[in-house]
Amino acid sequence: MQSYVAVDIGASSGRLMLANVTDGKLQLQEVHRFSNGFTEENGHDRWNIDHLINEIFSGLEKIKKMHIDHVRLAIDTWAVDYVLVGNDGNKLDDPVSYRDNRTCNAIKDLTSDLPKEYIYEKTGIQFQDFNTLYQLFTEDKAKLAKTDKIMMIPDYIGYVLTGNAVTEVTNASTTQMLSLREGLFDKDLLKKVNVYPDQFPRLVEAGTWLGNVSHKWHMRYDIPETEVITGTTHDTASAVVGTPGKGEDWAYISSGTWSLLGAELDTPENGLDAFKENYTNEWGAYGTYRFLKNIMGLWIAQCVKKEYDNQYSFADLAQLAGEEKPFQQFIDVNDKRFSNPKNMIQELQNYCQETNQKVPETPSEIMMAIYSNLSLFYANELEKLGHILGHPITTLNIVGGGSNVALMNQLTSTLAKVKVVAGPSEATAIGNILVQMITSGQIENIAQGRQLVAKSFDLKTYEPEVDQYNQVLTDYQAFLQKVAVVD
Ligand SMILES: Nc1ncnc2c1ncn2[C@@H]1O[C@H](COP(=O)(O)OP(=O)(O)O)[C@@H](O)[C@H]1O
Ligand SMILES: C[C@H](O)[C@H](O)[C@@H](O)C(=O)COP(=O)(O)O
Ligand SMILES: [Mg+2]
Repeated sequence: MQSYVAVDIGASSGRLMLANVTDGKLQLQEVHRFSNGFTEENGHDRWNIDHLINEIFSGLEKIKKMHIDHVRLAIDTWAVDYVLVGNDGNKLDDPVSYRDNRTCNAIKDLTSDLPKEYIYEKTGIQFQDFNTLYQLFTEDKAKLAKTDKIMMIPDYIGYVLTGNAVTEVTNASTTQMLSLREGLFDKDLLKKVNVYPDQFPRLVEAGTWLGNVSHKWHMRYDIPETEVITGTTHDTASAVVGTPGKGEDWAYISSGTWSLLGAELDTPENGLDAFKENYTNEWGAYGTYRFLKNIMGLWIAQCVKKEYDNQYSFADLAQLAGEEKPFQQFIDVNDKRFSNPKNMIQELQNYCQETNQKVPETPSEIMMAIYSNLSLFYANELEKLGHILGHPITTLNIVGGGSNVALMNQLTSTLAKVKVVAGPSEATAIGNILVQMITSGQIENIAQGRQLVAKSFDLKTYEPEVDQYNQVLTDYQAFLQKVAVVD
């Protein structure tokens, strides 16, 4: 029986999930979980990439102790960030986090002589100042000159494990440098950031054999024989593969640190409406497109949990929220001020004060403010998504850790008047596994994989409740108009 390992590293946590198919169902076991996060180092917020790699080996050692001597493995992580690798094959520094403030003026500066419309028509990618394009635009020029290869985070990890370097397209698309038409890094955009085409390793599709974990690691760690597959290395691309959506009118929210709300398309949608609403066309598995919007997500809850000194679990915080009525105040959760504030609770309270609203004080009030405003933001974006795609969304699949928040699932269903199907919470790891299974020939395609997911995991369904919140979404949309920051 083939054992697969998904290494799924999100912005807040990483995990090794062991999987196989037994009695026609996908069995998934969390073998190892570890924290992730950035700290200030050499003047920037940086990820500790060596810590992540060590944790992967710790997880593989646990699998070996389970008397599993051979596995296949794929790595998926958050997007946009990269490692600069020198001529000696070693990293020049720890990678800078996308939440670092070095790019805060980069879009304005870079687009001063390269119109946004031109970039969007070429790439179809949303304007987020943390995109790789802007990070390279503001990168340390001396370091860039010493760089032999620019490797995206999951590709770098695969390189350390196997010695082989590639650039996988689902994550490469988040750079905002891939041309939709040519399917390659765009020469004008590379030139704009002083990067040569061969400074990125060759582009590969998701589901490509990368190689075996190098012998040197077997000398240091007692780990199984491990064949590495380059899967859908952008975690959200894996999450979408692992989402058991079906039919024509379904959408998804990959609800983790970020909430990525969107739909799976066969062709990109980079028209004027999509541009105006800053929707993105990240590349998906097998020639699909992830037409989605980044929403600040449960990052806000993660910060609040830390600021309460982690005295509450996430389950506790969700329970506390349930003690309050929803919609006591309106918050534009995508306001940049919530991207990386010194103190999130203070930032939320200041926002409510400045907009002359009830200020949430207690943990239950704070958490209900977060969950109810995320639900409102979701409902508003679902309306826009349906408008841009030309058909209403009838089913919303919510996956990731956030799918555990029943309160938010229900509020979203009622506000958006859609059926919500919640789960699996580990859809990212599951999607990672499905791509490995397709590459291995164990299943045919994504559709077959999603059928396997639907019969292997408990999914919870939420239907719109009698709508006592009829007017709330309209009032929220008016509020967003009022507070909208003009670019
Ligand atoms: N049992 C739970 N109850 C409420 N919220 C939860 C629960 N489990 C996870 N979460 C939420 O899910 C988030 C983590 O989701 P996850 O998909 O693991 O994120 P990432 O992949 O970005 O690390 C947490 O920040 C938390 O808000
Ligand atoms: C910066 C990107 O938008 C971000 O990586 C997002 O695409 C993503 O993948 C987030 O995944 P999490 O699991 O960290 O929420
Ligand atoms: Mg994740």
